[in-house]
Amino acid sequence: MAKTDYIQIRRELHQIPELGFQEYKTQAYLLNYIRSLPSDRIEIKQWKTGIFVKVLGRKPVRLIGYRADIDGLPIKEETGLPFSSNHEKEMHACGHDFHMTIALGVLTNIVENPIDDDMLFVFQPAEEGPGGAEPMLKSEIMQEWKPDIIIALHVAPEYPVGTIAVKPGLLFANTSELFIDLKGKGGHAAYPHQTNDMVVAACNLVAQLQTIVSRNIDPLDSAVVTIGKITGGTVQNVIAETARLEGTMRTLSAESMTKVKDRVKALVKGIEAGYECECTIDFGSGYYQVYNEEAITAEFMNFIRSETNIELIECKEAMTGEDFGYMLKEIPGFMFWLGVNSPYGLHHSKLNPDEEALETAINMITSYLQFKGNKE
Ligand SMILES: CC(=O)N[C@@H](CCC[C@H](N)C(=O)O)C(=O)O
Repeated sequence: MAKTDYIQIRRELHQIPELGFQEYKTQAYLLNYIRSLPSDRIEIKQWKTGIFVKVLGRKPVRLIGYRADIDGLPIKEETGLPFSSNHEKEMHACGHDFHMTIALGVLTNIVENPIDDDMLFVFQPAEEGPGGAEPMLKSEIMQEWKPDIIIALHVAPEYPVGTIAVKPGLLFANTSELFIDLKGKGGHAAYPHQTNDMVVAACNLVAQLQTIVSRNIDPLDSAVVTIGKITGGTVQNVIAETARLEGTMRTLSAESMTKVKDRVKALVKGIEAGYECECTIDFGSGYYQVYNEEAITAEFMNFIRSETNIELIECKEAMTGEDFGYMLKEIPGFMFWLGVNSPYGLHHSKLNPDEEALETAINMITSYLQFKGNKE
């Protein structure tokens, strides 16, 4: 695949971001491309809005997996790029357009120059939520085509093009979504004493939730409680009967997540008592931590140092979440950050990764697979 081709593919995918399990145009686009490859070496299976592609090796001993996530975010794009999203309310603001393009580039290279081992390319829906990795892993297809090793990448706006950041062991946090609905008694803005104001209750709860990290978690541990969305009320002179908080929680261990959830429940109980209202908590979907298998990751790091001109950064763990963690829980492998150099970070409406990173990634991953898949 020529450089101009994969830049074109990235831009076309960038224009059609779709939310989790609604990636119909994306799936059709990917299938159209994959079906244009020589078919004697590939088998394609669809799973919901995702795709599995098995590439037959020359003398396979193992099945090597490569996963790319395919969904976008509910963000209105503000990059001003000529190939901005065609969907007014959705954007590839987490780089999944890059992830898919890189997977297609590597897939093309491996079909054209097969390695010894078989390969499984996994185009996974719904990484941003509600989570496609776990059900995809449990699917009959992936139980039959279960890789012996699996790898994936995530774009990193904070690192320059030509760099990779990775570490053995814990890379990404445990996550849980958080939705809290508050119901009190609304009424006239001038008669607060006759109401239970859910805007005041919700604001108070947001402030109290901040104390979980500062007062309940060991300072030498780490956690995040973020409320990203707050809604409530109808108009400026009516006291709100309902309010809703939407957020996410992150921890470095499953035990800390249990503690954070217990504190959320306790604080919500306090709000119910204090404001004489009713609250419901929904912890939504949660992701298992991304834990890189030590030996395979160390070998990959040595490969990058000795066989490529890519700068290797040994990074710290991050509080991002990734449902790829479920795959790594059952299959040894690793995830790494790919430097894409954007002043705006992940989930920002102006995220604009540098397309030069596409070539870096496609070439590097192809070489690594040739090294790994022809080795034993
Ligand atoms: C890499 C990345 O940004 N992943 C997302 C995963 C979101 C999981 C879920 N919807 C949640 O918000 O907890 C992230 O926000 O870290």
